[in-house]
Amino acid sequence: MALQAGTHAVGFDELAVLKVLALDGAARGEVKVSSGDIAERHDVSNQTASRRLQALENAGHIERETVSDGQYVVLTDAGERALKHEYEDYRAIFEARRDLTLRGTATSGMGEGRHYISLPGYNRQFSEKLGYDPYPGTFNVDLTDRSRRERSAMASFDPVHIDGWEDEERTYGPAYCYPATLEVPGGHSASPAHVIVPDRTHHDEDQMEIIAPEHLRDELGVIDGDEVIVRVAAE
Ligand SMILES: Cc1cc2nc3c(=O)[nH]c(=O)nc-3n(C[C@H](O)[C@H](O)[C@H](O)COP(=O)(O)O)c2cc1C
Ligand SMILES: Nc1ccn([C@@H]2O[C@H](COP(=O)(O)OP(=O)(O)O)[C@@H](O)[C@H]2O)c(=O)n1
Ligand SMILES: [Mg+2]
Repeated sequence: MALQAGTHAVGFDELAVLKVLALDGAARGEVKVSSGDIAERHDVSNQTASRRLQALENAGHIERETVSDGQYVVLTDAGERALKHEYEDYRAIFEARRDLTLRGTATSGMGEGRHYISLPGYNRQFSEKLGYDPYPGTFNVDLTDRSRRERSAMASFDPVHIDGWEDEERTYGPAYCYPATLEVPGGHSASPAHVIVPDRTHHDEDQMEIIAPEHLRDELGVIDGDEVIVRVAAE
């Protein structure tokens, strides 16, 4: 929360007045106001309204010119910056990227990940679209019940599409890759990494597969049963 402005700090009450002045157009040029009007809109006495305007002027947030029936007010650059700071705070509250944090334990799968990741039809796309050549295999995570439910939030993310393809013998399904970081509690993390969701899979929702350029077990020192945290980056 930015209440500092130069040597004179202004409080929330003054910022509220500053916002209303800006809404009236004082960020673009002079607007005519009276302390009576400001008082009414902020439900305070005339005296309080005058004091707030004075505080804004002292802080260098507005410039004023008094005329017989009121005053002309314009926001200074510092005043605009003070409002922008508020704006950034609200942006952080409402628009912050919300990474999805999922928890589970390291587990061994069916030993098929290695085969699929190594297939040239997929491998070529990983290099092109993810920017790295993945370690041949998928690091499997057995998600907690809660994380298994929460992973549905990934539906709103925008994954990297790995296209399906075919060779002489069969067709291979598409897969979706979500940028992620793999962590061990209170310890190291590995990035880049991606959650990979093959269209055709033998696993249920409670299993999550991760690919990365590194051998994650070695990199993070995990064995089956160890707790891991997957942070899926919101796009
Ligand atoms: C990139 C990729 C593509 C896959 N495509 C297919 C597929 O076309 N058909 C299929 O039956 N399984 C496919 N699988 C899924 C595997 O059969 C299996 O569900 C899983 O990846 C095995 O992982 P695990 O060995 O770690 O247990 C694919 C897996 C990956 C990673
Ligand atoms: N980036 C990766 C990919 C796989 N792995 C591990 O490499 C091995 C081979 O992967 P895989 O998918 O064929 O095997 P399973 O997951 O079926 O056990 C497994 O032990 C994975 O956990 C890893 O440590 N780091
Ligand atoms: Mg695997």
